Amino acid sequence: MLSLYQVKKTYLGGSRALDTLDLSIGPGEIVGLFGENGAGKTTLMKCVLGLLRYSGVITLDEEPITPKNIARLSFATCEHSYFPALSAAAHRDFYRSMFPNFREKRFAALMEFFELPTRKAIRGFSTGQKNQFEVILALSQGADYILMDEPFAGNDIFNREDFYKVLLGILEPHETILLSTHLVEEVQHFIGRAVLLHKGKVVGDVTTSQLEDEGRTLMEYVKETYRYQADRVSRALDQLTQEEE
Ligand SMILES: Nc1ncnc2c1ncn2[C@@H]1O[C@H](COP(=O)(O)OP(=O)(O)OP(=O)(O)O)[C@@H](O)[C@H]1O
Repeated sequence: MLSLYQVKKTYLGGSRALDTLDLSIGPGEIVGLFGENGAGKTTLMKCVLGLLRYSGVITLDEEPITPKNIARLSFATCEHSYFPALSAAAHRDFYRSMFPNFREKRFAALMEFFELPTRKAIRGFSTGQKNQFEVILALSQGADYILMDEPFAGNDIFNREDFYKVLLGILEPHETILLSTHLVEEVQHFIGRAVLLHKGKVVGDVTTSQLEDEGRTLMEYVKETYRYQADRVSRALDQLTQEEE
C-alpha cells in the first residue's frame, strides 16, 4: 500500500502545489490521476519518489521510502530519465545489474511491440519512441508501484490504445499503476479508479465500477467534479469581443 498522509509541498516563491493531501493506493490498483494544468500531479509523483522535499508522511507498506525500498517504485516521466548516449541494449545491461527483479522478457517483448532498435543511442529516437522507451524501462525495472506522468505525450493514437491493451495483458495482479494524464476518455477502460486533483487537493476519488453502477461515464464524473461549464469558451469569446467593441 502506498500511502500519503497530510502531504504539503510549497515551492520556493510561495506556490502551494500540494495542500494537506491524503491518498492511499493498494496493490494491484490501476489508478488514473487527473487534474487541470498545475493541479499538482507531477509534484505528487516527485514527492513519492523523494525527488522533492515535502511535509507530511509518505509510506510504502507502512515503511518510509528510503534507498532500501525505492526500487519498488519506478517512474516514467515526460522529462525522461534514460541516458541519451546509451543504446537500449546498454540500458538493459545496466538495469539488469542494478535491479535484481529486472524483467528481461517483458523488456524484450515491449521493445519488439514498439519495434524499437536495440543498438541505436536513445538520443537518435523520435520523440514518441523516446517516450515508449521511458515507459518500457519503468515497466521492466521490476517495481511493483509504477508511476507514469503523461507517458505518451507525442505518441500517436494507435500506439497509445494498443499499448493500454498490451499493458492490461502483461501486468501481474500485484503490480500497481499510477498514471497521470489529460486523456480521460482514452484511459477509462484501462483504469480501475480515478483520482482527481485540484489546487493540490484530492477533489474526486471513484472506482470505474462505481461509475458503471451509476450509469455515468468517467468524463461526466470529471466534468461534474470540476463543475465544468460547457459554455466557458463561448462566454470567454463574448467577453473578448465585447472588450473590442
Ligand atoms: N519547480 C517549480 N518551482 C515553482 N513552482 C512550481 C515548480 N514546479 C511546479 N510548480 C507549481 O506547482 C503547481 C503544481 O505543478 P505540477 O507540475 O505538479 O502540476 P501538474 O498537475 O503536473 O500540471 P500539468 O498537467 O500542467 O503537468 C503549479 O502551480 C506549478 O506552477
